[in-house]
Amino acid sequence: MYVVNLVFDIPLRHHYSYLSDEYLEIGQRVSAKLRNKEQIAFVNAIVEASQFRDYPVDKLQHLSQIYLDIIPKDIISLCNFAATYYHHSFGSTLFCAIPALLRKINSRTDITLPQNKHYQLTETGKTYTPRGKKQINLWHQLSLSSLSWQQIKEMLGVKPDKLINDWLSIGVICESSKPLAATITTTITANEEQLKIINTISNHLDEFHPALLYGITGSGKTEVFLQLIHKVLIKQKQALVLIPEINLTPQLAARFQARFPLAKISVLNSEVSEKERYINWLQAKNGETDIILGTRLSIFTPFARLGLIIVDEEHDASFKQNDSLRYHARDLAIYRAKTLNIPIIMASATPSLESLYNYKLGKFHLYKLTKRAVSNAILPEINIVNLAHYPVNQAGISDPALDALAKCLARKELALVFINRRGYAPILSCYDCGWISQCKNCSSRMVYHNNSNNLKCHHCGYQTRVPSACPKCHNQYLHTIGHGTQKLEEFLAHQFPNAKIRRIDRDTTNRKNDWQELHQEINQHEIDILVGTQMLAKGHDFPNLTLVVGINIDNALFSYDFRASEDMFNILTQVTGRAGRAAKPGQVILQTNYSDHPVYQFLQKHDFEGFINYTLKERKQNQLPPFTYQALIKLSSTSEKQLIRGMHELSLIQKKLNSKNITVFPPVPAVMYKLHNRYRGQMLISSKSREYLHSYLNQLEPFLAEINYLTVAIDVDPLEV
Ligand SMILES: Nc1ncnc2c1ncn2[C@@H]1O[C@H](COP(=O)(O)OP(=O)(O)OP(=O)(O)O)[C@@H](O)[C@H]1O
Ligand SMILES: [Zn+2]
Repeated sequence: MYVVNLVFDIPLRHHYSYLSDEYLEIGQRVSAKLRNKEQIAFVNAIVEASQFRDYPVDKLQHLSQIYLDIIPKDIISLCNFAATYYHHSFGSTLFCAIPALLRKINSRTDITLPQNKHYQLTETGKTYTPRGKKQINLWHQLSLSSLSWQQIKEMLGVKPDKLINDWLSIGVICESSKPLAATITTTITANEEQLKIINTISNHLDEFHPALLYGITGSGKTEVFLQLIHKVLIKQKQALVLIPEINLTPQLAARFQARFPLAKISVLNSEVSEKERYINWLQAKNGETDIILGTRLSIFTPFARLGLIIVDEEHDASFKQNDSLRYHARDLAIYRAKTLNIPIIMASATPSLESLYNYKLGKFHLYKLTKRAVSNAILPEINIVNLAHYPVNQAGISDPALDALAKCLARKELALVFINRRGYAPILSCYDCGWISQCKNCSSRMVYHNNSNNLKCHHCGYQTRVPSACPKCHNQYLHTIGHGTQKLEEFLAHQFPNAKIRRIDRDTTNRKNDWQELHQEINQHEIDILVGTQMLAKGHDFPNLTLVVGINIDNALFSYDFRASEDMFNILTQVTGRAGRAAKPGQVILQTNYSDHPVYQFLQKHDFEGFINYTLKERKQNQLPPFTYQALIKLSSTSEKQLIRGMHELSLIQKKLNSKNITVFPPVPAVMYKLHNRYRGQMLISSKSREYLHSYLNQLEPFLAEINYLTVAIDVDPLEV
C-alpha cells in the first residue's frame, strides 16, 4: 500500500493524500474524490504507507482510478518553476500546461495514435505487376522511396490496411525504418553573415547557449533557423519553434516541410482541436515528432529529445499570457533550455529592451544579420510626411501618399496601406449634444462598422445596430470620427476604381484558409492594394510589395503605457520591412503630425540601435524596466463598491509589510476602468532587485487570499501597466 500526494486543478496550495494499492509514477494521471466530486489529479509524491507519518493512514481515502498518462519530470519541474515565479498555485499551473483532454474526467485519452509505420518494396516487389491506376501509382512511388502508412492512405484515398496486408503477405513490400528526418532535397547557400552565425551556434549544440539573433527584416533569420534545425535533426534530436499568435503558421509550416520533406512537423496553435493537441503532445513526448511549430502554450510540450528552442519575433507581446497563469513563453523557454542544457535562439528585427539589456549584462550572446538576404534587396527608403504641410483628406490620406499609390499602381506593383484600426471609424458622435458611441459594458467607445451597419465594442464584443438618430437628442445627423480600415478601403476603391483592393483585418481574415487564399491571390498578382491592420505587419514575404503607407500612427507617442513607443517602433519596423524584400526597391511613407519626434528620426535612418540607446536612457532615468522589475496586483469585481473597498484594504495591507528595496505605488483604477462589466483596479510594485520583489510578493500573498470578495491576480513582469 502507498500514500500518494495529489495535485488538483485548484488555486490552493494544500496537499491531498490518498491511498493506492499500486506503485505510481510521479506525474501519473489519476482520479479521486475531492469535496465529494470525482476529479482528475496528478501524482506529486509517493511513499510506502508504512513510512507515512503526517496523518492516520486508515483515515485516508482510496484513489478512484489510475490512467496511463504520465507528465514527464522536466515538465513538472518547469511548472514548479513557473508556479513559483508567477506566484500562481502549482495545481492551476500544471493543469494550464497540459492538453485539455487530460484535464477532464470523462474524456477519452485511450486514442490510438496515427499509424507510424513505413514500407518499402522488396526485391520481389520490384518485379511485381500492380493492377489498377491507384495501385500502379503507389507501386511507382514505392520504387522511388519508402512511404509511411499515412502517405499510402493519402495516395489511395482510403484506409490502406487491406492492401498493405495483402502486399506484405505475398512479399511485395516489407516494413522499413522511419526515414531520416534530416533528409533535405534542396538547400540555400548561406551568406557570409549567416554562415558565421550558423557555425558558431553549431559549436554550442550540446550546452545552454542563449543567443539573441538580431537581424533586420528580410535578412534571412528563418534560413538560419532551418540550417541549425538541420544540424539538430542530424543528431536525431527535436526542435521547438515558438512563434507569435499570427496567422502565418501555415506558410511557415509549409516552408519547413519543404525543407525537411521527411520530418514530422506538428503545428500547435489555437486552431488545433483538443484531440489533435493531445495526439501532438503524445507524439512529441514519444519522440515521433521532429519539429513543433507553435504559439506560447507549446513551451509546455514534453519532448523525448529536445535539442533546440527557437523563439521567433521574441519581442512579440503575444508570448505573454494575460490571464490565469500570466507567463511569458520566452522566459520559460530560457529556463527550459537551461535545465535541458541546449541552445535557445531568440530572434527579432527589433529585439525587446529586456533581451538587449540581458545581452549588455553578459547573459545573452548577440548575433547580427545586417543585410537583406536576397542579393540586391535593400531596406526601403522611408519618407516622413509632415501633416502640418500636407493636410489629409476625409480618409486620412495625404497627397504625397496618394501620389505614391498611383505610381505604384502604374508600375503594377503591390502597395500596403497600414492603419491599426479595424472597422469604419472608431467613434460615432452627435455634434449637437455631444453624444458618443460608448460601450455599456466597458470604458471604451463602440467602433462603427459600416458593412454590417453595427456599432461594435472591440473589447467585450458587444454589438448594437447603428441608431437612426442620436439616442440622446434625436438629431438625425451622426458623424464618424477618425478612420478605420473600412473607411480607407471605401475611399481607395473610389479613388482608384480600376485597382483591386483587399482589406485584411480580423473581420475579413480570420481562418487558416483566408490566409492561404490571400497568399495565392497575391502570388498570382490579383491584388494591387492591401489595406490592413498589424495583422499584415509581420512575417509576410511578398516580393512584389514595394510601397507601404502608414496612417494614424501617432497615437502611441502619447500613451500612458511606457512601452507604447517601443511597440510602435517595432510595428513600424515590421511594416516597413515588408517593402522591397526582393529585387525591386521599396518605399515607405509615414504620415505624422510630429515629424521631429525622435522615434521617427530613428525610423527614417533605420537606426534601431539609436532608438534602443535613446529608450534605455529614458527608462533608466525613470527607473523603469529593464532597470527595475515590476509586478501588478490586479483587482476586479462586478461591483464598483466592492472594488473600492478592496483597493482600500490593499493600501492598508501594503503599509504593514516590510518594503525594503521596494517601491509600492498606491492602488489606482485601471486605465480601462470598466471592462466587460467588471470594475478594475491595480497596484504596481517595483524593485531594482528581482529577489526583493519576489520576497515582497511572498509576504503579500496570504493577505491577498483574504480579499476574497474580489478577483485578485498577480502579474509578474507585466507587459501592460
Ligand atoms: N542565403 C540566402 N541566399 C539567398 N536568399 C536567401 C538567403 N537567406 C534567405 N534568403 C531569402 O531571403 C528572404 C528573406 O529571408 P527570411 O524569410 O529567412 O528572412 P527573415 O529575416 O526571417 O525575415 P522577416 O523577419 O523579415 O520575416 C526569403 O525569401 C529567403 O528565401
Ligand atoms: Zn465593451
